[in-house]
Amino acid sequence: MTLLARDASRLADASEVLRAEHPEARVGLVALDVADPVAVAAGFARAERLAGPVDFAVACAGAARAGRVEDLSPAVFETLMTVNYFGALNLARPALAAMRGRSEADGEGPRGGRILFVGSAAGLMGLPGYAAYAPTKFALRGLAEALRIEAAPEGVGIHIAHPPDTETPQLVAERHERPPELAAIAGTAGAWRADKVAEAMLRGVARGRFDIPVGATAWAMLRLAPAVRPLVDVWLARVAAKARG
Ligand SMILES: CCCCCCCCCCCCCCC[C@@H](O)[C@@H](N)CO
Repeated sequence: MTLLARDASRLADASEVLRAEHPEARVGLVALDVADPVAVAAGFARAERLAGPVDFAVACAGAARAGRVEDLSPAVFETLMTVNYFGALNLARPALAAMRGRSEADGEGPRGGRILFVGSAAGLMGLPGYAAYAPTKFALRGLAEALRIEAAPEGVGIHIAHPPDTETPQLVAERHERPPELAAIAGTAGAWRADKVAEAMLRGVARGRFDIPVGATAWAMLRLAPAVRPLVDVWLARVAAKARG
């Protein structure tokens, strides 16, 4: 396994945790910024040199900010798109190129590899207070849908997970800036432990699912909400109005 992230000391910490739980694991570390396509391509190549062909790439780098449109600067909109959308694209391109090449060389079916995009339940429905964040995850889903069809004949499986709030330091920070309407709406879904989210995502990949909703709320947002959208909109507006007081 090779971990790619910006902060070298946090990478080292993550590797310690992994080695403590799985002493047999070989963990490679590459410090880079996912916003830099050249660095990510070089990092991906380095990962393949360190550990052999990558058969599973997970685009999970993400940033979140909450706030109403008028309270967030244009720079916040741009940063979130850079990290959440372009960061994932920057990993997917070299991953796809490497996996596609292998698939052709093998001359077999779905043997190239798999790419998992970590989206969000907020990428399934625009919620007040997520005007900067939600579009980045909607964009990711558009990318995943397009790639799914492009990559299938080349033996590369594409997946996108839609987790709810997940207990991480990022969520702690984000909760402080949520406007009341977002706090009320997101509060109805609760937060999951990170390890449970990871298990659910890996289960979805193992089952070959394209869309992987994590939990009942994300499932309802994906499968049910489109059929009853006018009712959902009434409910959202009511919860938001009550929260704003
Ligand atoms: C029938 C459909 C019901 C719709 C209910 C809508 C409830 C929405 C609550 C889910 C919000 C979760 C958003 C997840 C955000 C994370 O990605 C974010 N916190 C990242 O840190």
